[in-house]
Amino acid sequence: MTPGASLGAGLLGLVAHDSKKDEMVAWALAHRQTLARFPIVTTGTTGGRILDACPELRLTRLKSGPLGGDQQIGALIAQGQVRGLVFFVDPLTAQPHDVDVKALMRVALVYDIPLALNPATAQMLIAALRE
Ligand SMILES: O=C(CO)COP(=O)(O)O
Repeated sequence: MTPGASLGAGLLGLVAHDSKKDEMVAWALAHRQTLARFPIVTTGTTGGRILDACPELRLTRLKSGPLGGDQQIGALIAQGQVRGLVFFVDPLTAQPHDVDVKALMRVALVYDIPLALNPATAQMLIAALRE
C-alpha cells in the first residue's frame, strides 16, 4: 500500500503471530465464504499464509508486523476504515515489536472496534458478521 492510499471502508483486519498462523489459516478456511464478503487487510506474512489457503479473498497485505504492519492497521482503524480486527496474539513469546502490538490493541479499544484476540472470540465475531 502506498502512503496515504485509502483501502476503503468496512475492512476486516486479520493478523496472527507466528505460533498462531496455523490457527488463523484454519479459521480462514472454515469461514472463507463469510470472509469473501468483506475487503480484508492483513500484515504481510499472515496475509501470505491466508492467501495461499484462500486465494479468492479480496485481501490487501501490508508490511510485516515487526516492520510496521501493525502500525499500518492501527492507522486504518484511526481513519475509521476497519469494521473489525481478528488478532491471534501469542501470549507466551516475547515479540520484538511488542510496543506496536500493544498500540494496535490500544487503538482498537480507543475506537471501539470489535476485537478478537483468540479463536474462541473470533468464532463469535464471525458469527456476528454472518448475520
Ligand atoms: O507480527 C505480527 C503481529 O504483531 C504479524 O506480522 P506478520 O503477519 O507479518 O507475521
